[in-house]
Amino acid sequence: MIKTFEEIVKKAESLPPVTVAVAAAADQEVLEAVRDAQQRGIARFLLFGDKAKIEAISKEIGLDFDESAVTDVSSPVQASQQAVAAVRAGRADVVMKGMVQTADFLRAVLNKENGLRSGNVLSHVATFEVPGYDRLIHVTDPALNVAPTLQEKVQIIQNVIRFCHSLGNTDPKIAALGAVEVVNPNMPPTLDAAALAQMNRRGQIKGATIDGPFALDNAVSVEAAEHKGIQSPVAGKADVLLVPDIEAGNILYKSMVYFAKSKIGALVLGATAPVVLTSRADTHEAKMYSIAMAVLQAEYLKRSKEESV
Ligand SMILES: CCCC(=O)SCCNC(=O)CCNC(=O)[C@H](O)C(C)(C)COP(=O)(O)OP(=O)(O)OC[C@H]1O[C@@H](n2cnc3c(N)ncnc32)[C@H](O)[C@@H]1OP(=O)(O)O
Repeated sequence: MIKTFEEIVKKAESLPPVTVAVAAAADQEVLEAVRDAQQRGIARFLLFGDKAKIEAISKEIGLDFDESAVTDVSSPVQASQQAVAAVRAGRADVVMKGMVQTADFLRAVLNKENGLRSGNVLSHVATFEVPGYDRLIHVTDPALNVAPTLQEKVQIIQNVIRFCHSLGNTDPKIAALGAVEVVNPNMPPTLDAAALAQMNRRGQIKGATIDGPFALDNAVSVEAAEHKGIQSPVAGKADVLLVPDIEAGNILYKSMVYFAKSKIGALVLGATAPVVLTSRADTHEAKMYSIAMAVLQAEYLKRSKEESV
């Protein structure tokens, strides 16, 4: 089972490189990630954005690319649409968000006629390598689904289960979070968490061990769980934190980065192709790790498709 981002990059290096279409690529952190991914041989790139700016930044940071790899597009919305179109046309395997607002980029991905919808719920996962932790922690969904229903949470969980399997974790421990570890009818996330745990016990959701509700402390700290007398295979040992809504998830994401100094990578799951989606403020290292995660996802999707034929 993969436990660090360096292991993810190493694994990506052993796989065939993917082609990534970058939407609104004229940004230093984005292009540094492109340079680093290119140097490690994990991806090739098609860049959509302000060509003059892309060329100027590339010269400064020592990024080489073929002239034909850049498409001059001035608006970030159009750059997103064209990057998604490149994936649909089979010219790229992965689409990546650059300097464009998340909602604008996601609208291109979700577009009914020209997007990358699969018929399932698309969801976001952020993966963290937290200093002092012995494993990667995955948080879902901090960036796409605003206030998911129980049924949507089922699909968000199914997406993250497949994602964990692609990282070699065949039985991820999933904690459905709330503010407390007991069911409280006044706190709807605790009701959803209990229902999801039961759906897992009864075989309605397979491929993972799910329990909840948990507060954050007893999901990630064995000591905190023992202190509260919680008996569960997930207590203190969660790999995945299912958050109740986008606010909780986004605040957790930014806390992990700014307070805990975690390394991070992030993807949208459930689309017809992997989608790299980090915050515009995230570092080039975070964007490079996300590209490496997308390489593993692309390989996993390809293998699953071949096995289902
Ligand atoms: C964490 C790092 C980066 C960040 O910090 S991100 C910051 C926070 N995130 C955001 O601002 C984005 C949050 N999400 C949104 O704003 C909206 O959900 C989003 C993605 C813009 C879509 O909203 P709208 O444009 O209002 O569109 P809509 O809700 O009417 O949906 C349009 C069509 O898409 C479909 N759709 C929406 N969400 C989906 C999903 N998760 N999976 C699959 N399909 C989905 C929706 O059913 C609709 O379909 P149809 O056209 O009616 O057939």
